[in-house]
Amino acid sequence: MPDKLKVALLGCGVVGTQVARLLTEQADDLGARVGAPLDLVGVAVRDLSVPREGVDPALLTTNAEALVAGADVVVEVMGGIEPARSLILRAIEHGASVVTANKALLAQDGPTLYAAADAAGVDLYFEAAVAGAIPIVRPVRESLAGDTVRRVLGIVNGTTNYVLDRMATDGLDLDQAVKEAQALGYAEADPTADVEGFDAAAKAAILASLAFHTRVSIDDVQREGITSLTADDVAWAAGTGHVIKLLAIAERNTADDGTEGIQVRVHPALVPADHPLAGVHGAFNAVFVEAEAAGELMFYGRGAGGAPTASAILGDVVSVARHRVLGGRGPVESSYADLPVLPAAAARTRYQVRLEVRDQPGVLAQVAAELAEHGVSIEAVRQTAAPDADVARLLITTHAASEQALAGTVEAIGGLDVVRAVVSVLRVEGA
Ligand SMILES: NC(=O)C1=CN([C@@H]2O[C@H](COP(=O)(O)OP(=O)(O)OC[C@H]3O[C@@H](n4cnc5c(N)ncnc54)[C@H](O)[C@@H]3O)[C@@H](O)[C@H]2O)C=CC1
Ligand SMILES: N[C@@H](CC=O)C(=O)O
Ligand code: NA
Repeated sequence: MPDKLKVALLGCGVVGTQVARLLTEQADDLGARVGAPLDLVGVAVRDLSVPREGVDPALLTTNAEALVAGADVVVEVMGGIEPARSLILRAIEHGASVVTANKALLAQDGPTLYAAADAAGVDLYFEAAVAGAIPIVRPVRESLAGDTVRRVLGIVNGTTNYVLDRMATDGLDLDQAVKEAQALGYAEADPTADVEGFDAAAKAAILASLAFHTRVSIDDVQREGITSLTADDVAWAAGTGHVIKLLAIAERNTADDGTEGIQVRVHPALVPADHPLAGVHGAFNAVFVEAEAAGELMFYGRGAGGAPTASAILGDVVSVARHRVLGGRGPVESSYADLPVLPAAAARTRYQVRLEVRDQPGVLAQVAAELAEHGVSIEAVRQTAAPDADVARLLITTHAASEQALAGTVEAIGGLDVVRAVVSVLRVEGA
């Protein structure tokens, strides 16, 4: 049994500072849980002169390569692809177990990291990479390993949920709300990753890989962010009894030719105001999992922020450290099912389409004819007056239609002389 375990920390920003603080403050309890003391031996940073509250300056180093070579457990919270990937691989080569929060790296090159960890017989843990503090990686990877997951639906990006919530409840514009999310430590180093849906897409890829025992990379995820949403969209959503949420959806599906596969997508969607996901406010995250035997499960909590994310990391540190003390390893990559990723165009959803049309006889019939022509069935139509006397607003809700059929319909409707504008097209989920 080792007399102590050397822990190296790579990165000391929003998350790293909290990991260092908790490792120090909770040292006695953590050591007792692991069965050997955890010794924080160094913290790799880019700039030694930046003050870091609660972190002993003597631990700081700019030599990350040397640091990882002597550690038992390496915690990577610097983010980005390089040098994070090389440092993780070096750590593994030197026999260290790795805990990372780096969803971007896992979603781009997870299999390389898994293979290296497997070859070296060490652990690769990443609970913090999906939905921050919420235990979701472990439940999907371990607790549901005996079940068949059918669908995962969730709010997995705290920044965009915070932004949409502030837009809906306080009328803030997108830029203002993003600045607040940055100040609160929720946003990625480049918040474009959040608002354009890349961060949620990376998390969706990781969840889909675990849920469906299939390699899914970020390139397999159909992605749309929230930057084209307007205050008007948010207000309209409220007026129709919905809220707009950025959703990550991973599901088993069957293509038209009968191929069984999966679809993974991230996009804004209208969620009915009485749906549990509609009540997820601020930077909170929530993930629904539907499994054949378990039924519906919901996981809820803080998806971003320094201390919540550090909680998930420390949980992983205790797990991998215990393995080093007691022997054994955690789960390895499971990709045996190797399901095909089906084309996004085949995904079926309900839609709300908002139009501005000429207020004259026969307009509705022309619009309805285009929907019928493309095989898209109407669930409801609502007409309201617009400020211009000769203009009307139409809100069309469809039954579930394929993305391909809907796109064709919208293009045809937009080309009608009587249609002044297609104001917005939003999917409706969770109804
Ligand atoms: N902030 C959050 O709420 C969450 C963040 N994450 C992930 O955790 C990781 C860290 O995120 P944050 O702490 O928010 O980022 P951050 O930008 O606050 O901190 C990263 C730190 O790593 C340092 N760093 C970057 N490259 C370095 C290098 N080559 N050598 C030494 N230091 C280097 C940076 O100077 C910075 O201080 C990212 O992978 C992020 O996606 C995951 C869940 C939640
Ligand atoms: N930027 C991310 C942080 C956690 O993963 C978010 O906003 O959720
Ligand atoms: Na998590």
